[in-house]
Amino acid sequence: MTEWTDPDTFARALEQAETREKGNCFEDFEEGDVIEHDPGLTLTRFGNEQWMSQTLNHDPAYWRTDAAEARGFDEPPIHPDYLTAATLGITVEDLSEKGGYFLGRTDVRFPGTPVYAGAELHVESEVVNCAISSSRPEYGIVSWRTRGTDAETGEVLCSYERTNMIPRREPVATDGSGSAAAAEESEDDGPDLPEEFVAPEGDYFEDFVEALEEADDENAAVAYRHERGRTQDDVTVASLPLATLNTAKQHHNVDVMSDSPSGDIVTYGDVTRSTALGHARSDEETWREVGFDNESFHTFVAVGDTVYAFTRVLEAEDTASSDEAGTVQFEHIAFNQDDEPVYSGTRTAEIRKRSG
Ligand SMILES: C/C(=C\C(=O)SCCNC(=O)CCNC(=O)[C@H](O)C(C)(C)COP(=O)(O)OP(=O)(O)OC[C@H]1O[C@@H](n2cnc3c(N)ncnc32)[C@H](O)[C@@H]1OP(=O)(O)O)C(=O)O
Repeated sequence: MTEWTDPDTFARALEQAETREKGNCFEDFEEGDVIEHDPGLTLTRFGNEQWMSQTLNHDPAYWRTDAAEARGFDEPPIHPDYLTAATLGITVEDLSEKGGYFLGRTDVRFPGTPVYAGAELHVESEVVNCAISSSRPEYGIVSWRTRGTDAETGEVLCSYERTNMIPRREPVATDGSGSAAAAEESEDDGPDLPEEFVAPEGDYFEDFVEALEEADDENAAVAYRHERGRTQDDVTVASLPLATLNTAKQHHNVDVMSDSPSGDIVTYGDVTRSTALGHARSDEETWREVGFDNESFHTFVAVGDTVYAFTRVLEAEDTASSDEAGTVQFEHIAFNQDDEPVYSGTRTAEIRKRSG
């Protein structure tokens, strides 16, 4: 056999060799295409606990049998954040491994919850929109509707619509209108803030209702920050996404990412989001998660960055799936150590009543 491992010979061999590429470019997607994702994932208690512990989600119903039963579950269920992250992780190989960034997601719902450990996820996606990026000629913007089902029963456990920037094989000419509009907008100081911010006095549904009533009489909003922060490390940036079979190079290939817009590996959007939600949930008595909308990822989070959270309470309604809870709509904003927003989204959750 030829000695190809001689360094000079091997360097020439690498130059001569074709790379067997992974992933799809923008041009490979067409509206209406349905993609069945090959990887499957059994949702385990270990996977759930690893995700929830590293993102500071310590709601006892997901950890202790007695607390789970008191909340109407048979046993500690799989948390909707981990379910969402796993449903998305499985899709990356087909949808976004080529590169480009996770920009946002909406209509995140859990029709089949509660989900218990042992359920095997089967995931498929439909291409719902392919658009040119008016500001970045080397990328297109693709949206998919994804459904994660129980492989045994076919029941839909998690569904959402997600949007990524996806690299084009060939850059196209753009009119630059996106960048121009963004530049114009950045000259604007943005909307005025209310004079006063009200924080709820406690963690129960009634506390959110009272705070909203107080703010209603004034030029005020119910908005507050959470104390906890989570600095990103190898576990959150590389291990958690890989544990969901997310093969995006953004999270684990420092070599490739050193020559990218972020210049480094970045935190999986679902880790950033789940961490911020964990901070928010530490200041409320969550009963059930209902859904998430208008999620956006504004800038990169990298190893060494710290994820904090800010919450604005939008609405409260005295109806829920149980008499023991009411429904609250929140806007959550994750921000970094420089106070820059990195994620925002609205969340509808049922919050336990003190009187329940
Ligand atoms: C999963 C997974 C990967 C990840 O988890 S990556 C980590 C999470 N995502 C991020 O960290 C990305 C954070 N975002 C950014 O750093 C910037 O947004 C970015 C990607 C550098 C782009 O910034 P720009 O300032 O250049 O551009 P714009 O913010 O104006 O956006 C570019 C175009 O995209 C359109 N767009 C933005 N957000 C959305 C959205 N939520 N839905 C639909 N479209 C959106 C925006 O309108 C711009 O369009 P133009 O036509 O004007 O170009 C994985 O790999 O799957």
